[in-house]
Amino acid sequence: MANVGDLFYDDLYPVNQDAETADPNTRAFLLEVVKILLDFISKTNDRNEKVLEFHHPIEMKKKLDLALKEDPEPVSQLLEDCKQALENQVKTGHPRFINQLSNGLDIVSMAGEWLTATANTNMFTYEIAPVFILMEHECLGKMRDIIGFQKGDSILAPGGSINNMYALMIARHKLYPQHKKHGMRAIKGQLIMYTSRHHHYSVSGGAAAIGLGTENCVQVPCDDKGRMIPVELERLITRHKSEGHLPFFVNCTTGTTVYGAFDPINSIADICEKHHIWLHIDAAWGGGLLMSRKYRESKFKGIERADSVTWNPHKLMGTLLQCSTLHVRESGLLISCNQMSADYLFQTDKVYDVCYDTGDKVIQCGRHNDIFKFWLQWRSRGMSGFERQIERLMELTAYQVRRMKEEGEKFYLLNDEPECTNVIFWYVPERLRPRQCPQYETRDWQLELGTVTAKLKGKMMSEGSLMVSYQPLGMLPNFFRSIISNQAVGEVDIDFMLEEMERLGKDL
Ligand SMILES: O=C(O)c1cc(=O)cc(C(=O)O)o1
Repeated sequence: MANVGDLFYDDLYPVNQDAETADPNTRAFLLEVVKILLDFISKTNDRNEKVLEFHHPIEMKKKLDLALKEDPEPVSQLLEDCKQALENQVKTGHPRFINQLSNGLDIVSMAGEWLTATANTNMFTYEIAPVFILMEHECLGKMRDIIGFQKGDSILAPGGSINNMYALMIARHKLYPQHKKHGMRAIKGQLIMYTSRHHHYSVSGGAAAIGLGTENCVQVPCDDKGRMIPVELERLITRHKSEGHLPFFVNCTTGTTVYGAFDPINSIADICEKHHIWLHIDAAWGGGLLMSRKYRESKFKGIERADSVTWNPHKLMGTLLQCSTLHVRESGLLISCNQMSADYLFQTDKVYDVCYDTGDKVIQCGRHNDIFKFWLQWRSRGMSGFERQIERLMELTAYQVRRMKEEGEKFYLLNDEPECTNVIFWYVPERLRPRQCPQYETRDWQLELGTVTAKLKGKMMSEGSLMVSYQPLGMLPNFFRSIISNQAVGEVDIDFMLEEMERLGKDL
């Protein structure tokens, strides 16, 4: 066989169909790619390696060779391209990448994603994805059991934002089915939906997407922990009904994006029941806590009363991106809402039971296989392993709060009782600590910390040693939000985060 680097794409399967050469060529190429992936995995888990090599976009463009040329590149160049891509990628599985809700690199789930790519099938029919469709049934059925839906139906979509929008569409279809054929004019009155002020922006985005208009996505006031205030919700619903509007949907967030706050499910469910309003629970982030009996009991009382639930395994459970699920209490609504019965796909006279076909339940037709990597990961842990994993993340969160309190004035906790693994805080440089700062805890002091926060994040990225997300929210200027969802994180990384922030930030 020629040197693998001298091969071209047409020396490999599927272009080359001469198995005698194609098979060894393809294996040799793929084995070289796997070596590159394995090196990246080792570096991702090596604390001596940087989280990232940051370059501004213009610099990065100059550094990379991304040109698409007239002639094919040899395998040697393709392998260099693979190395270049990973060398310049942020290691989101690194134990010091605590920047996003989805952090980490779960190896079993990743192996599942490798197989998924190799199987390369579409999930719209059982016909071409029999095993994976049955795995969806197994996983989604267990998730509905955990939620407490007796029957119901579920789907996977390309993220929590799409699933939140599906919930809106299904709610509207349930309450106003004439809309599907006749459009909004068939609904006599203005539909109004409700969510907390700390909601994920996809909920108001869904209002725009389905034609309600964001002005009809009413944001309900929250308490100081970021939780929706039920009495405010009922006050708004009552007022809108007296104005002749049609309140039809409430989004209850369990695990808000920034604070990690949990809206009070039962109180909100009581209001929805009283006013015959659809209750959706956006558990995209917090849903992972359902895998722990302790947290299922303490944080999700009443979830079984919901009409729909969004739950993203790719967040707190560490399944690889993307894996986002929607669960609907009432069977048949998904398909009734979205069915278009495309004859070329969803023939009703198939040799098998067509209820196993899924494409007509969603608006997207082609659907990626997001289940195998989740099923394999779940298979590797069982419920007991996932329960231990989730409870460990919450233990580490408690450790982080304890350590920040021990560090005294260096860290200003905005919430010292986090409900999820979100810890929100300011790092306080020496000049802004109480003894040196007469304006301590004034508005100007907060604004100054907002500026320090952005600068400190910039220093972290330039150093490449740590990544912690920040954002303003409401009246609060920038503040840090650390997220522990990566199974690689240990107490040593939390200690490092505090020390590194002090090292990089004390003179800011
Ligand atoms: O899937 C994620 O990692 C994700 C989704 C969000 O909407 C928001 C965030 C985030 O704020 O980190 O992360």
